[in-house]
Amino acid sequence: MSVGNFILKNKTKSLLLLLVIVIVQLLTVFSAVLNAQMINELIKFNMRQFEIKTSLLLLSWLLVALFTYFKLIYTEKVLQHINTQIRAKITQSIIADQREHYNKRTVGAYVSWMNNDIEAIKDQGMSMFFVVVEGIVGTILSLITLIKYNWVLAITALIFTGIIIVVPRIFNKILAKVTAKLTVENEKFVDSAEDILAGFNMLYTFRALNLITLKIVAASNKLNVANVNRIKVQSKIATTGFLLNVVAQVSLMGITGILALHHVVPIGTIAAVGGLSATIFNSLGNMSSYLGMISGVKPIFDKFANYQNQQQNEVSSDVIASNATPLISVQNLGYKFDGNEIIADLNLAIKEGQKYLVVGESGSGKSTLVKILAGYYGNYTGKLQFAGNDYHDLTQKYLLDKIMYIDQTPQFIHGTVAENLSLVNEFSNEELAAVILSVGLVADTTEAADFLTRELGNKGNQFSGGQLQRIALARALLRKPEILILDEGTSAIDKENAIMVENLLLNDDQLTLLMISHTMHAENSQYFDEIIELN
Ligand SMILES: Nc1ncnc2c1ncn2[C@@H]1O[C@H](COP(=O)(O)OP(=O)(O)OP(=O)(O)O)[C@@H](O)[C@H]1O
Repeated sequence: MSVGNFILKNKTKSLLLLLVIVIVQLLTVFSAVLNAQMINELIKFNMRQFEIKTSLLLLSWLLVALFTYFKLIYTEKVLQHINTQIRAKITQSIIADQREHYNKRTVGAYVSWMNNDIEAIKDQGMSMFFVVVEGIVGTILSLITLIKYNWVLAITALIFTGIIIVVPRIFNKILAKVTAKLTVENEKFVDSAEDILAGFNMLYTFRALNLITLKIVAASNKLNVANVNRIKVQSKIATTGFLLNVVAQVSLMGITGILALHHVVPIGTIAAVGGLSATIFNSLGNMSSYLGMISGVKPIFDKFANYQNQQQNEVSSDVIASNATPLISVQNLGYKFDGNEIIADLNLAIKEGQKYLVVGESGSGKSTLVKILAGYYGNYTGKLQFAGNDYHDLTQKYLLDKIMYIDQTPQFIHGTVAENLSLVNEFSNEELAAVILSVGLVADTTEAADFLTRELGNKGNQFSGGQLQRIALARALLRKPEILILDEGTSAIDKENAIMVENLLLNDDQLTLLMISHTMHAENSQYFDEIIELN
């Protein structure tokens, strides 16, 4: 990905924009020439021609205003269109990613990519590209016009053009560095803001809401430093450009004056040179700053590209599993988080259709074990096989098809119960009604239609914890998994319904079930084939 890629991808729109830019610049140069002609006619006391040129000048500037208006709106449309394309590209690489890799970053970091980084690419990369194009078109047209007046003027302008573009490039490396730092600080800020705002209800209870302001201000101060550092570098570039611009314009006017005094060019030429050199150097003076900004967004694109490279390496090929038993075989399994041993030398055989209760004190590694079995973590030691095949040879897709893991804190999207159950799959109303009935979300099917159209709200806040756990379970059961792993999946459900739901799962002969539970009901304990105890 780069600025150029996206411009090329939108060739037609970019060409239309280029056409409008050329028209505006042609009219601007034409106005400068008319300025000179007006003065020359005035010197000759030719009133009629003076009036004609004045009217033409007015008309020319009116057209510049009209096309500029159109250009501003159309530029924004093109840039917003590109924004959406980049966002789509980022989400495509995120959804093609491995879960383990995705979870290395926080949601806040990804939100920052979609928001801050995209804005930076738009404001510093894409829009500056068109400003640079405008500058180049204006410069070329102005240089050609200058040649018509006098070649000395054109050559002088050309030399200054070169100097103005090249000199401020010395700041490019440092600009890329401060831009990269800013994107990281943006991620951190969104992270901190999201983290502290998510704690609103807890802080409300403890009457500690002021902590939100303190944390946001502290995070904002860190972000401010990164922003100011970037502006410092940009200002150095802009100031260098401005000084060179002034020197260039004054020199050109001076040379024109000397040429006019020697009668090489008419007096009015000074007005044309004033306009033309303003067109050239006002944009060129900032050109290096603009070019710097465009190359400054490279680290952002690099960040996206690195993300994609990593996920490509992690994809392995699909294999067909044999019918060997046990379904899952665990030999000498070991797992460490940051050097801390969580699981050591564990051996297990999970057999088809059997029911397992995973117990152990808090922090003993129950969730970690089932996550490893569900394919969340690949960096374990020992040997793990699914139907005779090593986990490392199986793709995530294959494991996801076979094993359904329901997290301790199930997640929901904004939308109705039906949308949260179906996600991207299609199920009939009868299937949806049957599943919510089976987990006790509705008392009979006549209530189903209403229940299915209810909105879950933000992160499911319109439902009780027990209802949410059953919606999560219903969502899994709809997919008819071979292996179901439930991590404290019934902890918030009332006793009567919890026993009913557990019973439903324990009596399904086809289902291989692993359940983590601190609150196993005595009524159901007898149905488990084995208890896996961690300590
Ligand atoms: N992503 C992580 N990074 C670092 N350490 C982690 C991570 N997840 C879990 N741990 C640590 O691993 C240990 C086991 O955690 P795990 O969630 O597997 O325990 P558990 O037995 O399921 O606990 P509980 O019954 O309280 O849910 C804990 O000490 C925990 O702090």
